[in-house]
Formats: sequence, C-alpha cells, structure tokens
Amino acid sequence: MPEMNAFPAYRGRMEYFCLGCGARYGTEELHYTCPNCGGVFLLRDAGFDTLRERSGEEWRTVFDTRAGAKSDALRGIFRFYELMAPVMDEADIVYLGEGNTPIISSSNRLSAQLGGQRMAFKNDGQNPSASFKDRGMACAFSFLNHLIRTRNLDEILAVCASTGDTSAAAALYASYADGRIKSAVILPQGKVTPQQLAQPLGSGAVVLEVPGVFDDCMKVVEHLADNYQVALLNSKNAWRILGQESYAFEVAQWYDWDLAGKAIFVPIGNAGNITAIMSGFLKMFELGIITALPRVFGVQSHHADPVYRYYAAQPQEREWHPVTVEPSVAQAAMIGNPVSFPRVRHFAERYEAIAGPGSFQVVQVTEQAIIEGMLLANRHGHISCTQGGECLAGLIRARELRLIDAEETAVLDATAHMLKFIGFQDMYFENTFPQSYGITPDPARSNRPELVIEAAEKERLAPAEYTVACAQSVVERLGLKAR
Ligand SMILES: N[C@@H](CCOP(=O)(O)O)C(=O)O
Repeated sequence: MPEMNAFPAYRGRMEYFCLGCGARYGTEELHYTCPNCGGVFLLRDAGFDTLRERSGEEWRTVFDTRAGAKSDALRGIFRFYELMAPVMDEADIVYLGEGNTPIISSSNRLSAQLGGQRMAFKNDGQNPSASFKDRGMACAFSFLNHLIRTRNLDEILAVCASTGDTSAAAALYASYADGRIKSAVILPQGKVTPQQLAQPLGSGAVVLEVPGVFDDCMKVVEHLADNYQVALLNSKNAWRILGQESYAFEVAQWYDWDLAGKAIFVPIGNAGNITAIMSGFLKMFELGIITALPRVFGVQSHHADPVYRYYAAQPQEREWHPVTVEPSVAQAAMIGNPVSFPRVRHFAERYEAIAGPGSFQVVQVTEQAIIEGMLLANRHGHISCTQGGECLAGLIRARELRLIDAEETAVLDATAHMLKFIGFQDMYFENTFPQSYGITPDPARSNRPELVIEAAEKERLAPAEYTVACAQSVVERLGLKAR
C-alpha cells in the first residue's frame, strides 16, 4: 500500500524539447523559446520510461491513495507529481488550494433541453484566483522556488501579459512568495473586466496597461523576456503547461479512470490549456493509467478563431495564419496569435494517431451562442463564465454538425468563475452591447430587479405599515395565496 503522505522519491530528468528544431536543453535555466530557432518548448522527462515499472493499476492506486494526503505539497495538483514536474523538492511546492475542482453533472432539465445530452461542467473557477491558471502558476512558482533554492537567487521579477486570469493568478502566487518573487502584469487597456483588474491590484502587483489587445501585450512581454532579466509567466513558459495537465488527471480520476465515451470541450485562447489537457491524457494513456483517450473538442469564437480556421482546411491545405480579433464576450480567449499553436498541432497529431480521426476537433461558435450558452448554464445551477458558455455553445454546435451523440458525456471547461465576467451578463440583460460584439439580446432571457415600492413611501409610512405595504406588493407580484 503506498504511503499517503510520503513525498515522492522519484526524480525525473526533465529537459526542454524544441518543437521547431528538436534541440534539447537542461532545466537548470528558465527558457521560454529555443535559443537556436526561436521555437516553443515542451518539457519532457527523459526518464519517463522508468515510470512504466509500475502498472497502470498501481499508478491509479498511488493517486487514489494520495487523494487523502494531509501534507500541503500533495493536497493539490502535485498529487500527480511523477507525471508533471518531478524535479522539485517538497519545500519548493506552493499550495494555495488549487486543483480538485468539481465536475457537476447537468440537471435533467438542462440535459433534456439539449436533446438528452449527457453533460457536465468542470468548475475551474473554484481555484484560488478563480480560474484554471492557478494550476499552471502553482507549478511555475514551485519551479521558481526550486531555481531560487538551487541557484541561490535572491529576487525574481515575474512578468506576464494577460486578458485578466493569468495576471490574477501570477499576482496572487507572487504575493505569497515572501518578497522573493515580484510580479508585474501587462494588460490591454480597457479589455480586462473590472473584477479581473481588481485582482492583481489587490495582490500588490505592478499593473501596466498597453493600448491595444492581448496580442500586443504578449509581444511586449516576449521582448522583455528576450532582452531582460525577468521570468515570463505566460504559458509560453512550459512549466505552466505541466501544471495545467492536472486538469486532465483530475478528469480521469473523477470518472474512476474510465474515459471511454467522454468528450472534453475546451475553449482555445492562447492555446496553453488545450495543449496541457491533451498532453495529460496522452501521458496517462502511455502508462496504462487510462485505457481510452477521451475525444477533445477545441472551441473558438468567430471573433478570434485562428485555430478553427487552420483545422477547417483539408489536411494538405492547412496553413497557419494569425487573425485580427474582434470584441468577444469570451474575452479570455480573444487572442489572434496563440503562442501555443505549434504545441496544439503536435499533440493533435499524436492524439489522432492513437485515437483516430475525429478524436481532436475544433468548432467555431458565434458570440450570440457564447453569451446565451453561459446564461443557459447558469439558469440551471452552474457557475459558468463566458468561456464555459463558449464550451456549451461548442457542444450545441457539435451536435448540430452531428459530431457527437447524446450518449457521449461532454465535460465542459468552465475556465473561470462567472463573477469575473458578470459585466457581460449585465450588458445582455440591459441591452447595452456595442454593435461590434454582434449580439442581440433576447428580452425573454433577460432578468432585472424590480422595485416593490417607491422610496418615498418609506418616509411616509410608519415602520410596521411600510413592512406590510412592501409585503403586499410582493404578494401581488408573486401571486401568493394566504395560508
Ligand atoms: N486568457 C489568458 C491569456 C494568456 O494566456 P496564458 O495561458 O498564455 O498565460 C489570460 O488570462 O491572460
């Protein structure tokens, strides 16, 4: 029986592997892009094959046993230590409560509205900074701690570009780092929700705004990382990807390691998350921890759809072209030149080679469908952000295209908490969307507060009369019957 609280003894031989030229580099330094060709990296464990000494069943037992761990290092995503970043010591691990987010099945009524579709949301908004980015940050910051310890560094300045979630997570984890890691975040001016802007401000990060969109900010942080001593915390940093693989591990564990008949829907923005999720499923498959790969559907808005366009072409005609984005309620995914696209292409090929054609697909949805997807989900007990709404819109689109049938269980990624994006709900309910979103609110879906009595009545009536008058108005509005 594996020991529940024992920190794993296994140490991997991690190396950066360039997807452009195949060069490899050791992990004693933080690299973002290949010094040789500028390509993006994956982090690989050159010792991965030794993990095959345990059977899939033994690994499942290890991870199930660790699910009850009482040590902070193993309570969160590092329960899956050997599969992710097995170079850090226990003392390096940061745990702020990330991971272990629930998967909530849809109610019968919602499922019936979707033609009996089996469906669930994984609520990654229940992470500490209210988005999935915490998975990646927990890993990236643990690695920074490892670097600080092993290389005697005294202070690191961590920078990121963000549509809001990455910056909130980076700033939160930096604020926990006892002054060893400072955070500066670069945001597109006016294109981050007020809630998301408040997060890094509250965590004490330096918040810098750039007129433009996320893609402009990303170029700035890439320039900084290429020329100055900063740690880049976007998912171009491959340690982020490793942490986000935990999403796939958790989905597998939630379903007792049986992923046959499951379809995972993931919004694509900078494309780090879909990369990580495919990578995570493939690792488990290679070790026999799961015996079937779930299908993976990427979802993009028609206002930010470069990955959809790439895969919509016939295989021999595919060419990569970034796009210019237009306003999107799925603002976290409003990205025209996703840095992880080469990683997506790499894993999609491997995925299809194992699970066959149709195991990886990308669907495109409208802005109208995204916002109404979010409203529909949340009217039925979910806490979906607009990107979760994008996933539901993607599921509906996949059904229209007959890419999925009702018997398959669709697991939708609610990447962030709905409250971060609640301003878009207000815009729908108040019919205040600028034309550029291309959204026409349906008044039947709107919900507004109703005043039951004029404020002046409070001055005019005695307190007891005022209560009765208010109650009477409520009775009339709700049509209540006396007892
Ligand atoms: N939506 C993201 C964009 C940056 O993505 P990253 O995963 O590369 O950091 C955000 O929240 O900023």
